Amino acid sequence: MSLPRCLTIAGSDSGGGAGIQADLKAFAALGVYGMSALTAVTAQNTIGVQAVFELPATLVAQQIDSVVTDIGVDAVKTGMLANAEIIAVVAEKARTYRWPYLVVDPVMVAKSGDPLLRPEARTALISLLFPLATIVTPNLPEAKALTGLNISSVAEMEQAAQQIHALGPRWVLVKGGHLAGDSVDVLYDGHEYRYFSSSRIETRHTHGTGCTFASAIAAGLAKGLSVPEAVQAAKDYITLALQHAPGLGQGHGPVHHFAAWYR
Ligand SMILES: Nc1ncnc2c1ncn2[C@@H]1O[C@H](COP(=O)(O)OP(=O)(O)OP(=O)(O)O)[C@@H](O)[C@H]1O
Ligand SMILES: Cc1ncc(COP(=O)(O)O)c(N)n1
Repeated sequence: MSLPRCLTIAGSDSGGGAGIQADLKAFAALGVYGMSALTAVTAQNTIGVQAVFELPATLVAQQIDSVVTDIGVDAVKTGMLANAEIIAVVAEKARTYRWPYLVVDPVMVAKSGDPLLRPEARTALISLLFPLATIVTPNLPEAKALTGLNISSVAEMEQAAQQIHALGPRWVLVKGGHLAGDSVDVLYDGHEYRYFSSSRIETRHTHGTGCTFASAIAAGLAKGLSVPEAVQAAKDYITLALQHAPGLGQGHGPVHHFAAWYR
């Protein structure tokens, strides 16, 4: 059997809990071959982001070309894209290569509050990348930034999912990690809502949950799962990873990407 191949286009988190590092760990844990195109290097830990260096958009394009033309990809996941120039490059490559699946995690601000996308690049993310996405996975603050809605209930998550779906992606998953009470995610395909629920895990160690979750969805799609199946498998994976967070660092620590093996 051939090994499914996933590419992440995202930023580096020196702390290893989010960004490219989280994505590659999730790919490895879920049995797919992981590749990366770096958009930015961050000096970061569990407390915050101390520095950001954005890479030239031409170098992002070259990394994508290098892996796609040789190794090939079954699914692509995007995370921190930093600026509009990089977003334009990623959209151009998505159109050129016609990837089977594109998972867009619309990363805007780190859990620590530090910006990871220039505010003026939001319109590029929406107009250039959303229409090419298989699925877009906003958390509540991102869904609010995309729709202008205040979201504090499942009904409001549904409303946000509908508005974001109108921006062009085939599926929208509004994540409920920031919701009070149980953690419910709402998936919408333009016709019906599906709900993915887990009990809230009382932990401050939630750094990189969104990156890990979106990568797990890409891994499932690369393996041939349908979108709802891939979301359910990713939900099971992130829930276990959260339950066994190793408690590293003084702030929001990482989850345990390999909890199924070592805990
Ligand atoms: N405390 C928690 N208990 C249970 N599930 C959680 C918890 N926090 C997050 N999740 C789940 O983790 C997944 C990621 O959601 P979340 O809303 O945290 O994404 P995010 O804010 O983009 O993450 P991050 O910005 O940290 O990368 C979702 O399935 C969400 O329901
Ligand atoms: C390079 C990079 N990409 C994404 C995130 C978002 O993760 P979080 O919201 O948990 O800080 C991050 N902190 N750093």
